[in-house]
Formats: sequence, structure tokens, C-alpha cells
Amino acid sequence: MRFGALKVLDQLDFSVGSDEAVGIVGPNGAGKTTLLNVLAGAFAPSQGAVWFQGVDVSARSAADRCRAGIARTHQVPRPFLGMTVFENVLTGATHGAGLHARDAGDRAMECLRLCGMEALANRRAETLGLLGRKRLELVRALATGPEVLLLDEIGGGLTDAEASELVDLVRTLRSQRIAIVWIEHMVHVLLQVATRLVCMDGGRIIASGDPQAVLNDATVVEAYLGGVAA
Ligand SMILES: Nc1ncnc2c1ncn2[C@@H]1O[C@H](COP(=O)(O)OP(=O)(O)OP(=O)(O)O)[C@@H](O)[C@H]1O
Repeated sequence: MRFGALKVLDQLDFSVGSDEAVGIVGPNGAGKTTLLNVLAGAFAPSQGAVWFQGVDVSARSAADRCRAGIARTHQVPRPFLGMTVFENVLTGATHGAGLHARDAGDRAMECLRLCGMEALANRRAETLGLLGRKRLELVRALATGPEVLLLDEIGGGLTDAEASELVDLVRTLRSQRIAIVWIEHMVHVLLQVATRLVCMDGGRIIASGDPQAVLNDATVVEAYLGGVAA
């Protein structure tokens, strides 16, 4: 992936299996969010391809990929303001999962219940705090019926206690057999869920594998952890 003369992803080869929760770490500007954007279809890569379940989806829009089962959340939550929590989740069920009328409503309520947000269903989205907005973003993504969920720094701005709530929520999503790709700077949070850790630097993957082994990898320690092993 290039932006003009700037090469942001360089010969990158990344895959996620259906039973995996892959954590992605790396210094600022490593290309992590760009990778998520390329996978989700927000950016078309300058070269190369994105495959999903054996199909080349490179030419498909983000909305099409969402309907196919690739959902994402954003670094800054983007709830639809002026709508209730339920209505927000309903948009996921309608536009992402392609459900209509009662089926969409049932799906939205089921997702809210599963994620412990049922009591907030009638709250307007703008009245939620940061954690509430982040949880809503996850539930709305869940309502689209994803096979894989791409999470971009959902822990940012949260206290450790709040981040633990998100970890519980991501575990709930895992229990629904959803594969996870999670970019996060709060590594101790990521380690509670990740089955594999990937470290990026300069648009490349510099290490991938068992989370603790990756954190102890000399290249990762040098590039990401400032020379201090985690
Ligand atoms: N739309 C864009 N146009 C031009 N350059 C961009 C664009 N998006 C990202 N970049 C550049 O690409 C590089 C990688 O950015 P990216 O946001 O993917 O990094 P990151 O690893 O997610 O960083 P962070 O941890 O700070 O979020 C940066 O140098 C950034 O300035």
C-alpha cells in the first residue's frame, strides 16, 4: 500500500484463521491501521490482493465485505447519533446481516442481550460514555453477523478496569466463533485474548507467533519495546 511516494505496507503477507484471535502491535506509523483498512476494503491496495474464505474480495467495497462477513470497529467509536442504542445495533442487523423487519429486530436484541447491553437499548447513543460507545460499536459489528472482526485500538482512552470489560466482551464474541484481529497499544490487555501476536514495523511484519515469544523476540524488543523486554 502506497500513499503517493510513501510505502506504508511493504510486501506484507498476513492471514487469520477462523479460530484465531490475532493481536497486532507495533510502533506508531507501522501501518497497523492501514492494514485493517486494506482488509476491510476502506483502501484498495496499490498492489496485491485480499482473500476471504477462498474468494478474492479485492474488488469488493467495504459494505460488500461486511455483508460477506468482515466487520470492523474504528479507533474513535462512530455511533449513529440521534439514534438509540437499539437502533444503532439494528442498522448492523439490517445493512450488514441483510435481515429485515422482525428478524432484524430480534437479531439486534439478541446481540444486545449477549453483550449485556439490553438495559441500555432505549438510551440515545450520544448519552453513552466512552466505554459505552466502544461496547456499542462492538455490538453493532456483532449484529452484522461477522466471521471475522477487525478491532482498531478499542482499548485507547480506557482505564484498566474498563478495558477488562472490553476483554470480557471480546471473549463473548470469540465464544460465537468469530475470528478476531485486534490492534492495540495496551499489550497487557491484548495478551488476555490473543492466541497469536503479530508485530509490525515500517509496513512489514517483523514477528508473528506465540504472544510471549513475540514480546521476547530481540527485533520486537528493539523496534517496539524500546529495548526493554516485556
Ligand atoms: N490516508 C493516508 N494518506 C497518507 N498517508 C497516510 C494515510 N493513512 C496513513 N498514512 C501514513 O501511513 C503510515 C502508517 O499509518 P497507520 O495509521 O497505518 O499506522 P499505525 O501503525 O496504525 O499507527 P498508530 O499506532 O499511530 O495508529 C503513517 O506514516 C501515516 O502517516
